[in-house]
Amino acid sequence: MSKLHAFTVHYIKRARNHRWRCSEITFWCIDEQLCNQWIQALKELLDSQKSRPKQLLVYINPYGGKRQGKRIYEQKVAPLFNLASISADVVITEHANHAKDNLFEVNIYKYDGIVCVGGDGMFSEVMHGLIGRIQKDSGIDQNNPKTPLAQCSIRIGIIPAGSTDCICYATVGIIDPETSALHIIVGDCQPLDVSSIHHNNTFLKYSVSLLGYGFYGDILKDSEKKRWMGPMRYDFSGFKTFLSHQYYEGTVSFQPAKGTVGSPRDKESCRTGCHICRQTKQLEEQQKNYGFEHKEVEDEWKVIKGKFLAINAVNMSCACPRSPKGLSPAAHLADGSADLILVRKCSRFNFLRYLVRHTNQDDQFDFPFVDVYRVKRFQFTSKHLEDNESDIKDVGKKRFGQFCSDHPACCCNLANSTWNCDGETLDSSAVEVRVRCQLVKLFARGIEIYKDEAAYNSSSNELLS
Ligand SMILES: Nc1ncnc2c1ncn2[C@@H]1O[C@H](COP(=O)(O)OP(=O)(O)OP(=O)(O)O)[C@@H](O)[C@H]1O
Ligand SMILES: CCCCCCCCCCCCC/C=C/[C@@H](O)[C@H](CO)NC(C)=O
Ligand SMILES: [Ca+2]
Repeated sequence: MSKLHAFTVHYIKRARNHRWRCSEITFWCIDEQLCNQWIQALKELLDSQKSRPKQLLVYINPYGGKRQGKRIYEQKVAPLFNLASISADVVITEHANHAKDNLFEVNIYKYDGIVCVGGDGMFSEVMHGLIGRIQKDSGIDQNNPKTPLAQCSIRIGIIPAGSTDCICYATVGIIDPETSALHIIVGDCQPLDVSSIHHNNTFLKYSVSLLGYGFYGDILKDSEKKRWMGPMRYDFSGFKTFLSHQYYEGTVSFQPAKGTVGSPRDKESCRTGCHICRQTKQLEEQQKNYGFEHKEVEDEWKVIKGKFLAINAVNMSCACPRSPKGLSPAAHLADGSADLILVRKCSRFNFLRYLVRHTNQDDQFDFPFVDVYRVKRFQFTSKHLEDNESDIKDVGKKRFGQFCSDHPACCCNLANSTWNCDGETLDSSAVEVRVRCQLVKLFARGIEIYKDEAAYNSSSNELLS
């Protein structure tokens, strides 16, 4: 055997349910020169892949989800990064907003990507840091809702270690740290729409997954007090919120998305290489060429007043293990629009039927009390605030709790809910929301289509190192 020469190739193998695994194969050769030629050719091939990251900045939330972030990174991710010759500067966060603040201080431009190890809240923090830093460096004021924002070319990677991990699930198709690490290594790129949320010309937050008022806002508010329960807190608070069956009055105004190709009732979902997202980008490029890029079109607004159990705006399907098809199964990752779902006051039984349809194949929008619109902009004002603004004082909040003092028998509901913005609460109930097309990029490629079971065993494997 002493005359044999060898080299080992590490590559990615597709497994079931969108899982990727790292495999290896060793090649033997009696000719040393031939062996070296192969090694050289493979090295050159790898070097020519310019989209692959070489240097990453990694933030680990040690307290997200089941508190496994550090272990997951050290045992499952770091060895793969080493194998692929990626160097990583690792920051283990010590408090909330540590990562966000740090992104304003470090030289982010020396990195090919920022990786967050944690859940949706940790991703949100890193995204806020990155978007905020890019706007600051570009001299853009985030408080002006009309200002076009500078796009972030530095990609964000998500290693799932949270409680819901919906952003990872909806962009990769599985919550699996090894799969996500491999998507980072091969340098995948998935643009993502981001909604900016303002109140009275003050910037509040950005959202990429769920911006929810009513049901999901109340779940979040209650669950925050039960963080010690870990991911279970959402089930507990979900049950409690369902039983409370609270509805909220207010006005939703929105501009329907024109120029986007799909509809929220489509049967087709956003998948790798989605033609609807691609067409949106082409349309935007064309508008840029004609100089229409930064003009805000004052299209007509649709106004809906009502009593709502839930108002959900989603920039993506929001698929997660609890709901594998998500809150809006046909929503697109990068089409410059959000799906606005209005669930009006209905009986508890009907609301339960609506929720259950998130978990099976039935259409959750096929109810008379549910409306869904594809929008580019929307606003919400609660009745409470409208009444205050129109100088109808004495809502009797102190004496009569949350009910109108003028008509105690009519039960006008003046309660306010909280907005759930990607798992974080917002300080204001009145919001103005704009979808920013493809503002950030992820190390992902959208959910891959497996045409048949044989496909994941096919020859479409990728070279790792
Ligand atoms: N060291 C830390 N101590 C306390 N909080 C932290 C720390 N690092 C980050 N955070 C905050 O913890 C919040 C929640 O974290 P994360 O999203 O990782 O977990 P999760 O809430 O369990 O998961 P999910 O968001 O998927 O439901 C984030 O908003 C982040 O700002
Ligand atoms: C019989 C009851 C069926 C319940 C079906 C519920 C469907 C659940 C859908 C959950 C979608 C969650 C969207 C993601 C939100 C995240 O941003 C956030 C933070 O991680 N998570 C939550 C729970 O607010
Ligand atoms: Ca979208």
